[in-house]
Amino acid sequence: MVGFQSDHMPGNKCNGNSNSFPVPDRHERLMRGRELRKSSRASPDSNSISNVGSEIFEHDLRLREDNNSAAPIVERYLEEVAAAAAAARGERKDGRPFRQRLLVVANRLPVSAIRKGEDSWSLEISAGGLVSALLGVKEFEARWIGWAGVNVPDEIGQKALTKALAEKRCIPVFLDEEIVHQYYNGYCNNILWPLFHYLGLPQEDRLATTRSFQSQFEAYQKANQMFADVVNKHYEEGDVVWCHDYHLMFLPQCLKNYNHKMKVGWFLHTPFPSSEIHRTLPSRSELLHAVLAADLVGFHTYDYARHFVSACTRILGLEGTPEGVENQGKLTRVAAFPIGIDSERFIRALDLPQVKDHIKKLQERFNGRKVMLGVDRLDMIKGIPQKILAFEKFLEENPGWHDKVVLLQIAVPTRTDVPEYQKLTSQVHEIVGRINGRFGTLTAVPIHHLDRSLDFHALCALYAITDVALVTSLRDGMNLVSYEFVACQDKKKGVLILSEFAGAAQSLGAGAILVNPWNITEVATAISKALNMPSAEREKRHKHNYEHVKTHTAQEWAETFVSELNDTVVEAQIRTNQVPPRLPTETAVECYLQSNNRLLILGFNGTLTEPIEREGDRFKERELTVHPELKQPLAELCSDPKTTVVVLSGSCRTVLDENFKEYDIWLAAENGMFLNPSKGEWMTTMPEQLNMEWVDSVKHVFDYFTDRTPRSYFEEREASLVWSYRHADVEFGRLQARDMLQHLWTGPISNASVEVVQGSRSVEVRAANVTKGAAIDRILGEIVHSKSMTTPIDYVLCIGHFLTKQDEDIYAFFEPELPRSKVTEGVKFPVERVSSSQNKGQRPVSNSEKKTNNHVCRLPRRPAPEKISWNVLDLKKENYFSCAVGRTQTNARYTLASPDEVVAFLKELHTLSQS
Ligand SMILES: O=P(O)(O)OC[C@H]1O[C@H](O[C@H]2O[C@H](CO)[C@@H](O)[C@H](O)[C@H]2O)[C@H](O)[C@@H](O)[C@@H]1O
Ligand SMILES: O=c1ccn([C@@H]2O[C@H](COP(=O)(O)OP(=O)(O)O)[C@@H](O)[C@H]2O)c(=O)[nH]1
Repeated sequence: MVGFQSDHMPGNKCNGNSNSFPVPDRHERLMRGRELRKSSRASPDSNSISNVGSEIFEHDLRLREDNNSAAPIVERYLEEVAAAAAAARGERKDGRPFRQRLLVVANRLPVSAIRKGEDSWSLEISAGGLVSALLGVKEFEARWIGWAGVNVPDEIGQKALTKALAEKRCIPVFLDEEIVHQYYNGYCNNILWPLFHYLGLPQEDRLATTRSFQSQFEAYQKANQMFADVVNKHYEEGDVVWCHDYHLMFLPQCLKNYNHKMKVGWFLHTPFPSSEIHRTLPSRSELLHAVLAADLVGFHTYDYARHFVSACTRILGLEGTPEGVENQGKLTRVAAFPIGIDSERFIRALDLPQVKDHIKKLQERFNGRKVMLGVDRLDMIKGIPQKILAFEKFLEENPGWHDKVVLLQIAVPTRTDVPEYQKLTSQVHEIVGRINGRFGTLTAVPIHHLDRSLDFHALCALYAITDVALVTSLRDGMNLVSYEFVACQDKKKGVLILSEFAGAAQSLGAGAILVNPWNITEVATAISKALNMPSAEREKRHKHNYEHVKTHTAQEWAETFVSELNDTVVEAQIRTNQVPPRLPTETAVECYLQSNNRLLILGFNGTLTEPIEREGDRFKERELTVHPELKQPLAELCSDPKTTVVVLSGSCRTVLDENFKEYDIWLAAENGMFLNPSKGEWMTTMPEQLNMEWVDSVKHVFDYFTDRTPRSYFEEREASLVWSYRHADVEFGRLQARDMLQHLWTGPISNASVEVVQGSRSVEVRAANVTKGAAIDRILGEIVHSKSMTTPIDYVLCIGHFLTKQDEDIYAFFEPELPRSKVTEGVKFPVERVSSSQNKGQRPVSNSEKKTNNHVCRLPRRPAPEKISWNVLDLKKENYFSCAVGRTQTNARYTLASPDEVVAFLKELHTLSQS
């Protein structure tokens, strides 16, 4: 039967990381948290999320009580999880709950400062979706850290402003004019903002842009570090730090560099574009890496999250999973958290006398005309010219509506120092002037265009009297104006025309008329449809959206994000607990020095290999080679008479010969099916009755997929076939591999006696039992015999990047703490010489290997290691070091992160053994 092996395997009993303890899974924990939050909100005496925390905490403790027979490891694990959970939720040590401190870090504070004198300031609420949304967040002890929007060069001014802001729980970051120019106007608003909204990098004056790019990027990094310095100064243990938006992509990295225990989340309020757009950015990789330092990364929609994961996969070559992005065992969780508004605030406002007064005046003013409304910052992403042109087309086609409809366009000035925004202002003014000239009368104009912002009450009144709201963003992270309009429309039940390129289209699409803002005709038709819509349909559409806006609030958004962030940290702790500890290199060296007969078993690919350079997401086409820094130390370790070094690899003989021919080393190729004693001849250890009848069918499948996957290839080996897509497009390669695995799993070879092994960029089909774990006893027998060992082996170091559980059986083989009979169970010692061609069904040997094969003889029968090993192995548990490289789920006792770490360790071993 086909055995299926992937990269995942549970921890074992020896590395102390396995237990069957029923830790509630992530969704279970989050769902419980959500329910508890809901009920605590409904109950008047418990309005703090810390109560939710206590209950989860108690649950963890109950689990501990129920499992009091479990090993101390479980106890320790539980204590750690419970402590992490408690800290995550902000519980005091004395058990009393308190509200968790939340440090909200955004470029802009929710207030803008206006200087009134040397040491006096007035503060005004800033406009914009981010501010509106975060003002709705009330459950946390929140502090804001950000820029107050003014340059304050003098100390007196800075002190006075700091004091004034403190009353609003705001902490300023002081940025000087030059930094603001380069970082905010330059890198943020001239580079990242257009790029993330699919407007591309600036094209005009290309050279000037290219020249200033580097200095703007440096200013961006510098500004991010300035934000980090302020956060670090105010951070207290247990705080959650929530970084916002494209201005602060470096912040997670700066914060984690300072304190890796800090709980850091990052949320993007704009779209994250397709990886094809992001890859045009010169600093594309640095930005992605910096964001990935966060524990949780959030976006408004699933699409943006998907694009981000895809950019990390395609540009950084990292592993994208449904949960996030994985880099050397560290998972950055990536998910969608659609923002909302504080809907109750808008609904309540409609009952205020001043709002009612506004409403009355507006109704009188526009009596007899339908009101259409646009509220946008005057930004090219908002599609204001497109909106006005569509309105013009509607007027052209519907003369009957000329004096019966008016478009009120509130265009809030924004980023006025950026030339692109200045150009947009003149462009809009010109179009509005033209249309008003064309369709206006002495007493009325069709478009009222205001270059200013409105206060909250005036805005609510405007939303309330509107018949049709028109949102035509070319791209928009979410667009809260559409939410606010819906919240204020419960009486009127007006129609929302919404761009399909706004994040809000995902949530309000059911009730809105969705349009492509680039299609002026479509928008004009939508205007007509909206103005003529029967009331029953308007009511039905409004109901959908109103329900959504009322339930998906800003508060809910922030709570969900922060609770997922807290949980991500708990989850990471659980993961860390399951990962074996790092190889204690000092001890491993010490024990090595004190032993007399050492055996070093080393993997090759992913263990001793030189890092392969990438071309974007692809590996450069190059043969695997041993790490250059290892050459001399390895040669000297091999020549030590007290040390036997074996390289045990999946690679074929030729590759091992090419890399290790000059060393006094044992080579075991093709997962131990071929063995070459130091500088000797290759022998086969292959079991005689290896069934190879499956080979032709698998070759057929591999051929088919190779043809259809550019830059993929396959290799024929004696007992296996390997299809590799390491040089192919990584996402396409993965999809193809998935299809291929599905086919192998269910297709013609599903009953063959093979193992299908999924590597990180390969699929391998091997005859069953062709594993390193099964081969090790044969190899050991041969070493013992051929070296005529008289001293028992008293030190074993086994390091590898082994992909399957069966390969990893090699770790258990030497494990002094496991009963030996169990380890060698089912493993047959090699039989006597039989010509391989006599094997029925065995595939013909490939041309490239025929030469070598001429010299291959079969390994002679040796006493089974069950018999010899007790004499040969005198291995105390403290002298055994099994270590997995670049893997977190493993049966080894220890781990190292990469071949670089293996190389550093072996160099140290070599240096100290020389001294
Ligand atoms: O601070 P400014 O440069 O004046 O810009 C104002 C804000 O604009 C952007 O808002 C975004 O966030 C909204 C809420 O999530 C979302 O609905 C909208 O689609 C986005 O454009 C920007 O991302 C903020 O940082 C700015 O403060
Ligand atoms: O005169 C105005 C016009 C708009 N807004 C607010 O600005 C925000 C705009 O957010 P949106 O998500 O629509 O877009 P952004 O400007 O953030 O890109 C909304 O909350 C509006 O209430 C405001 O405070 N005053």
